[in-house]
Amino acid sequence: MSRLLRRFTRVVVGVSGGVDSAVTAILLKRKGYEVVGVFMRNWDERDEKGHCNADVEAEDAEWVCNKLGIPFHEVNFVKEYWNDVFMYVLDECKSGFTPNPDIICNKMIKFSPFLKYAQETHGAEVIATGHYARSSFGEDLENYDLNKGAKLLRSIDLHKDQSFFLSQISQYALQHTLFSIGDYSKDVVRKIAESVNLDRVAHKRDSTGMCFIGNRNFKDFLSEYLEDQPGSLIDVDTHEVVGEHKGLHLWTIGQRCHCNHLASSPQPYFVVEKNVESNNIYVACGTDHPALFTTTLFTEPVYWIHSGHPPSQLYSQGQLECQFRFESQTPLTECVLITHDINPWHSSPSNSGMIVSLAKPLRAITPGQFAVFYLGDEVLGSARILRPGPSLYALNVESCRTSILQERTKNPLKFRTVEENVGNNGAKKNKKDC
Ligand SMILES: Nc1ncnc2c1ncn2[C@@H]1O[C@H](COP(=O)(O)OP(=O)(O)OP(=O)(O)O)[C@@H](O)[C@H]1O
Repeated sequence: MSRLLRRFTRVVVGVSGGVDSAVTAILLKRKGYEVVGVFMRNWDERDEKGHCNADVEAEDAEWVCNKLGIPFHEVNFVKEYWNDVFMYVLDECKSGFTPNPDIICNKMIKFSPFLKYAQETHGAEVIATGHYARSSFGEDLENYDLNKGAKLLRSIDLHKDQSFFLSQISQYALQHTLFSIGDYSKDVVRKIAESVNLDRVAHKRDSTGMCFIGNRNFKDFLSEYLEDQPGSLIDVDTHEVVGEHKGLHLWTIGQRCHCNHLASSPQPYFVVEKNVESNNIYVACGTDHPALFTTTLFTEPVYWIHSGHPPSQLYSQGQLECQFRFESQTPLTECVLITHDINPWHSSPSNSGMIVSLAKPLRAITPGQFAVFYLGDEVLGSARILRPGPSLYALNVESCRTSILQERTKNPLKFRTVEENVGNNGAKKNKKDC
């Protein structure tokens, strides 16, 4: 171990009851760290059957720690999670945005009060988690250098890479976290767990995030907290009302509308835009409708994780070439970032939002999700998406709108709504399904 590594002898591992954090603890123990296992309880509501997911996970976490012979503790962040994550989810949903609770949970809980708790309660300077990600400080912080700051890097197993979800954590947290499995593949991680007879967790499925939902349906869950706000589903081509919805918060961009609206077309409708003012949802026929695709988007100011400032290219050239994704596992898309002034009187590259110009059209860019920017393996930072730019349809790229409208006029039966085809009763019944 390096001289600096010896400074960090005690480490608190976030043990979730899953295989990744269990193997993180094993690897650190093998290296000679003094490992303390801690389970975070962030949500402890019981479902109708009195079942609480957190109880099951906590039991598994304790079982893992006992098996590894490390101390086990539980810490309660239910209040913090409610205030800083769950309220954010509800506020975003109410305003027509689609939140990303996993990114906010990492920023506000796992890499904030949890780190503070590890340091103050257990006297550990550093924490470790079972995230598939790496830091430029190295897996044991062997390159620790406060003058340089740490860079967040993608994991070696790109299929499991979770750096996307870490793109909003503080630089301080990044400097004080060991990502022990960032160099491993999931298969190897499972084998390590098997090799020490951690059979109970070795083949457990990955958690699905959003611990508060458990096994419930997201729409049913949200309906417990937000009132229905009925509105119309409007066809973007014809501007006709083709159905009704119970609230913008129950839908997201690109989502399929489960309504049997077209009698003779196999094409279902997909959500293109949620209009908060009118409370209407615009929908388009077919998953590849050009109204779902755009080559630009607008974001809030970027959080630059390495230095807090954008790379110098953005200052010197007024733009930055990098890569983009807004979903954790979709392929990276080349893009150019250009600043756009949220406040034109006080603007500089570090406090203005971005126009993201994409090298190819992407589907269902969703307000409220995070645009995460990469330069090769490095995560530069991320920003909340405000809105997509004009769609290919709006811009009539390659006359796509013209040809769709011509087709719909030429062949009205194909696109007739249920109302037109089977009469009002049928339409009502089917509208209810939406
Ligand atoms: N309730 C929790 N208590 C303690 N640590 C947690 C908890 N939930 C998540 N973590 C930490 O965050 C890491 C990533 O969590 P995530 O929810 O993505 O689970 P995962 O990828 O399925 O990992 P695991 O297999 O360890 O459950 C975990 O490996 C663990 O270190």
